[in-house]
Amino acid sequence: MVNNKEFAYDSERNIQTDFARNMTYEEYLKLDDILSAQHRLSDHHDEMLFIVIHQVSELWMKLILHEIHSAIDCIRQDDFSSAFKRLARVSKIQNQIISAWDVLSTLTPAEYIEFRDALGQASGFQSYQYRLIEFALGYKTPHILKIYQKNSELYAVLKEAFGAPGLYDVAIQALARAGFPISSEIVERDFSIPYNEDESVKNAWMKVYQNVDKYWELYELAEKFVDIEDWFQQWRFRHMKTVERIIGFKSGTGGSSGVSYLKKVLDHRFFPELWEIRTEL
Ligand code: HEM
Ligand SMILES: N[C@@H](CC(=O)c1ccccc1NC=O)C(=O)O
Repeated sequence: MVNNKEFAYDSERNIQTDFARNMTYEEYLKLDDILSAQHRLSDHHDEMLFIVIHQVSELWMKLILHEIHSAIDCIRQDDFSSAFKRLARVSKIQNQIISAWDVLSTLTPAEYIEFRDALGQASGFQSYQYRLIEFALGYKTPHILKIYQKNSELYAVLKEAFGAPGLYDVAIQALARAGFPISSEIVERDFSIPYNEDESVKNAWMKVYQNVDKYWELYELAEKFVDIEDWFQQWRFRHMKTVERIIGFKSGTGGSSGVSYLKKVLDHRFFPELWEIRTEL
């Protein structure tokens, strides 16, 4: 932030350093922007909790994306130790957003219902950062893009992320570079097509897990992925249970069946082979 070009225009006069020296806490953190963005649509006391929980979750999602994208770059360069640091951080953040459900669970059905109508058709279903995380983890469901069709700028960002290789794709490429016989259809696949389980990928991970000492980096990478998927599923589960606790089986404002939809999403796996091999090891 401090290196922002706006402030780095006169290096001779050291304007940037001067600015940094005089800068206050709230200027650096843009607290005016962040703390003036909680606009309740009702005068119900608990709507503040609802807004803050979402905003906090979105901020953490921003950091998750930052870390995952960096981890993807690191894996592409076979820089595994840096990737481990990024991915370990992702899991810790996931832990934070899961804990947020404890706070939201203090909201009762009677309290929520008082401002639910004010939310109209808005829903977490539309969270584009959540979708960018799903894409970066390789979960590409084509109908999801349609949600954003009306916003051309956002649509372009999401479409690009949709077609880009995800975390699992670059790990599979690393397996191929390490000499594992990965089917060429997988290595050169169209990344905008949902990933389907593959036998050559499964065999490669099996070998990695059976020869941990030899393939320690790939093994550690796989275990970081399992951590992330595990936490992701726990987030989905806590969301589903919190929703059931607050709205029961009412349908969702986003147009879905509600809890039944959220339960169905729990069946999805990001890294299927890493779960499958556990039965066979
Ligand atoms: C009172 C609290 C909440 C209720 C009742 C609720 C309800 C729902 C429902 C019913 C859906 C399904 C889509 C729909 O038809 O609307 C959904 C989706 C979603 N919600 Fe929430 N939610 C709550 C809090 C949160 C919070 C705090 C977050 C954090 C950002 C969140 C993020 C999401 C996301 C990302 C989806 C899409 C899930 C997917 O498609 O797999 N929700 N929510
Ligand atoms: N889908 C929720 C509404 C909801 O939770 C929501 C509404 C606006 C902004 C974020 C939301 N959070 C998660 O879905 C419901 O059906 O009550």
